[in-house]
Amino acid sequence: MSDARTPPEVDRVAASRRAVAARRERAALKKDVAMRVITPQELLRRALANPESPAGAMRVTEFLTSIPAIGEGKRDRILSDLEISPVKRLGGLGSRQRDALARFLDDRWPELAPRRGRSRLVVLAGPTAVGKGTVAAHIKEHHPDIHLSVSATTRAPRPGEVDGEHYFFVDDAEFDRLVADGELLEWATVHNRHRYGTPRGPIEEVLADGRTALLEIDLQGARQVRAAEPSATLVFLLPPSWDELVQRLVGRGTEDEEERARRLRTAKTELASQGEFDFRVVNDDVARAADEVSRLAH
Ligand SMILES: Nc1ncnc2c1ncn2[C@@H]1O[C@H](COP(=O)(O)OP(=O)(O)OP(=O)(O)O)[C@@H](O)[C@H]1O
Ligand SMILES: Nc1nc2c(ncn2[C@@H]2O[C@H](COP(=O)(O)O)[C@@H](O)[C@H]2O)c(=O)[nH]1
Repeated sequence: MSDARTPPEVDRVAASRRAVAARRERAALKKDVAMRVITPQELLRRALANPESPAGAMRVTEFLTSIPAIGEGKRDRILSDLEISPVKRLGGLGSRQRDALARFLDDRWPELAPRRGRSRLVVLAGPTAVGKGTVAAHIKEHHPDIHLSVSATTRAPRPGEVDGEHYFFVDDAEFDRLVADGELLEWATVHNRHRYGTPRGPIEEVLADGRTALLEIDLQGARQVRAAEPSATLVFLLPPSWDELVQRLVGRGTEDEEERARRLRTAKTELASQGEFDFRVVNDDVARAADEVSRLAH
């Protein structure tokens, strides 16, 4: 069937579809900032890195009102103070305006900035197979200043896992001893199966040195850390979709059908609890997600 529309009409329809798609992407980004999935600082960084991206195409007015606590009146005062025209898009800001906006965000909304006011204890949690281990390993490789905690576990090593590097593999009696002697900062029975816990000593040393400690642990452990250290930074890693999560679990090939089903049941509970976390990061790409987590950790 031939298209009866003239070329200018075809162009207009295509342009209008692109505009609708771009509007949707900008709306999703605004929601991410409002829901604290990403920080305004991160959105601004993305806009400046790529002015042609949906973040770059966002108007400064939309950007500011997506931040909880900024309404339209406050927004207009801020723009006037920073001498930024309301019609400007983030990607089109001049260097003076960019610096002024970045400084303003860090100075006036420190709670929105990743690090300040929080302890250097950072927890990375999320459902099974979302990629916590992969993202944590990427951070370990690229940010040697961040100490990645090595947990103790009663689970058997997988092929290729090294004792003392991936986990301290211990038997039930040794795990009981670690608990009884108070040597674990937190511990939990994960997926109703094996016990896992964070050795306390190394974490205390790292924090005493003023360095950052990253714990890749489950939801129960994250809650214990929050109770023990309310200023800890809790980051929840999200999959791009449920289907992708299942795909990653199956693709990893380290669990049998029964264990996969058990883990996916836990995953549903964990995903329902993501609102308890300070930040949520989508693991759509390992390097990008690791970069975002490490910025929250610094
Ligand atoms: N961004 C990504 N894109 C595609 N595949 C990924 C991504 N991140 C991780 N993976 C893959 O997903 C699988 C699960 O990753 P990983 O073992 O790191 O998950 P996990 O969250 O630590 O799981 P668990 O809690 O069950 O230990 C691995 O095969 C990994 O290579
Ligand atoms: N509460 C804790 N959970 C931990 C710890 N170390 C790892 N984990 C979590 O266990 C599951 C399963 O891990 P796997 O290596 O068997 O796939 C995963 O969610 C980890 O985050 C810990 O010290 N404490």
